[in-house]
Amino acid sequence: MKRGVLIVLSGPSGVGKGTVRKALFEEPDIDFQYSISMTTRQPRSGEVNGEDYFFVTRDEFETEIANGDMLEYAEYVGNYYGTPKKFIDQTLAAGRDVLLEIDVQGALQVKEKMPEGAYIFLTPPDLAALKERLIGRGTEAMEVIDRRVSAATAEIRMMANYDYAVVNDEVSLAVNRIKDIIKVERLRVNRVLPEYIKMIEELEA
Ligand SMILES: Nc1ncnc2c1ncn2[C@@H]1O[C@H](COP(=O)(O)OP(=O)(O)OP(=O)(O)O)[C@@H](O)[C@H]1O
Ligand SMILES: Nc1nc2c(ncn2[C@@H]2O[C@H](COP(=O)(O)O)[C@@H](O)[C@H]2O)c(=O)[nH]1
Repeated sequence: MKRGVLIVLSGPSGVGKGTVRKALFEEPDIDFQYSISMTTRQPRSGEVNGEDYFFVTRDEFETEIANGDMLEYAEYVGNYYGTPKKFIDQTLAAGRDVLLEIDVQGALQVKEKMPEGAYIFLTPPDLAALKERLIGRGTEAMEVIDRRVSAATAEIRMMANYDYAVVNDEVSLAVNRIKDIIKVERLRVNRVLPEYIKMIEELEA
């Protein structure tokens, strides 16, 4: 069976990853899965355990790390965030595409392990927009916003490690750009060829 495509959506805090991802999954023709991350951060108002994140304690997260159950993890502004490995392995093996929405540290770890994925860096129209969006979201104290904005400059330099840059000027445009990328990624020769090689081998057997 053809393996699913791993799609990694990443970029600095406040660029709009969550907003764009949610809009993407509201589209009628979306046929891929979302990988729910695990975090030690406290839930924000309205966030649901098992939908937005799996919210766990530091001890629980460290046990997952020790057991080798995380595909990647990062400590970001005082909290752990990570991707449970089992869901990714099972979904891709079942031939289903899966999208991860993770920070830059995590995306680079995944790329080391799974370079065949599609790595998308979501960019702000300009740097001022990042801070404005974080302030506008109203979920973090100004001290945390400043730490996230200062992390963003180093993160933007890491864009060179990605395959695609998508500007999030307007959510619907960013969603369409990502849908286009996914369509193209599904057609890459390295995803299609193994199936044909298998058919040829079966014929020749
Ligand atoms: N294209 C856009 N134009 C204007 N505002 C936007 C746009 N996209 C997202 N926003 C707003 O920016 C804020 C940050 O968005 P969001 O929470 O999706 O960012 P994020 O990258 O997921 O952040 P984090 O990494 O911290 O979780 C939100 O208030 C959101 O409504
Ligand atoms: N390395 C990982 N980063 C993740 C994961 N899930 C989310 N994130 C990123 O963390 C920051 C902060 O998120 P917030 O919800 O507290 O605003 C943001 O950049 C997320 O994209 C993950 O599994 N691994």
